Amino acid sequence: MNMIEVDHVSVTYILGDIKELSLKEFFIRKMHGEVITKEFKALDDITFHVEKGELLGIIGSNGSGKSTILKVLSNIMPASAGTVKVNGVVAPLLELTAGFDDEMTVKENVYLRGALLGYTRKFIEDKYDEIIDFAEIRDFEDVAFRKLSSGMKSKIAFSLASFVKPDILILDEVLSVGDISFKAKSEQRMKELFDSGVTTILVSHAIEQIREMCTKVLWLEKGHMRGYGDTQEMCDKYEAYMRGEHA
Ligand SMILES: Nc1ncnc2c1ncn2[C@@H]1O[C@H](COP(=O)(O)OP(=O)(O)OP(=O)(O)O)[C@@H](O)[C@H]1O
Repeated sequence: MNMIEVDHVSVTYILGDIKELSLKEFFIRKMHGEVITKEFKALDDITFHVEKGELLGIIGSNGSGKSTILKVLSNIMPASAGTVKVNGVVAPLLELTAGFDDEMTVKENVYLRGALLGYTRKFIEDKYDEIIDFAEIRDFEDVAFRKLSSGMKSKIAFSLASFVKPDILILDEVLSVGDISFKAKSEQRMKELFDSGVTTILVSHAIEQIREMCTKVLWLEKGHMRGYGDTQEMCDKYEAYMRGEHA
């Protein structure tokens, strides 16, 4: 069963004046033919599918469109062309610490952010100790979020987010959170989630991680599909490309 079907999807960003102008100014300038805009195709004709329980890795150089496709799948951004079908509840773990309030305490944030992730108050109350202990920040629960180090912020964000039980998990480089011991712990947590059969899409520059974990790989370059299919074959080709052996 296909959990995700992406069919001939393109995404075009509009660059130029339009972003800085107010709506009124935009129309006045447009009447006078003075608006300078340029289109930029961040994704061009992308087609792939993900079956239930699969773990699709997305690889590619900087700016190749990996985050853009995750945003389309998470409904954060519409496709400019093509169709996207998603069967089930999606948990996007993108920009992990977005949605936290700097002035509120860690504890208040766990409840607020937990509610935003769709957890009930009862669920958070039951899991609160586990969430705090996993993040190793018991001594900081009554401290304002802004006073945490960036590593600590990521740890609590990861801990909270990893309690979700979605049908589809969308991950953008979140496996590289925290120091070495936390990294091992977070990878273990992710493995448990994958083993529970959740369908996953993972963007990463860590090719060893992709080789180890993914059942299939999509390779993007400059918005185009450069390859799609067998994990080891795609990773070999990508690494050769990155070494300058442009086939
Ligand atoms: N909001 C935006 N407006 C205009 N262009 C954008 C916007 N967001 C991304 N882009 C451009 O789209 C292209 C793809 O960006 P994207 O973030 O999807 O790449 P990526 O593969 O995730 O890169 P990285 O590996 O560096 O994280 C880039 O050229 C980027 O500059």
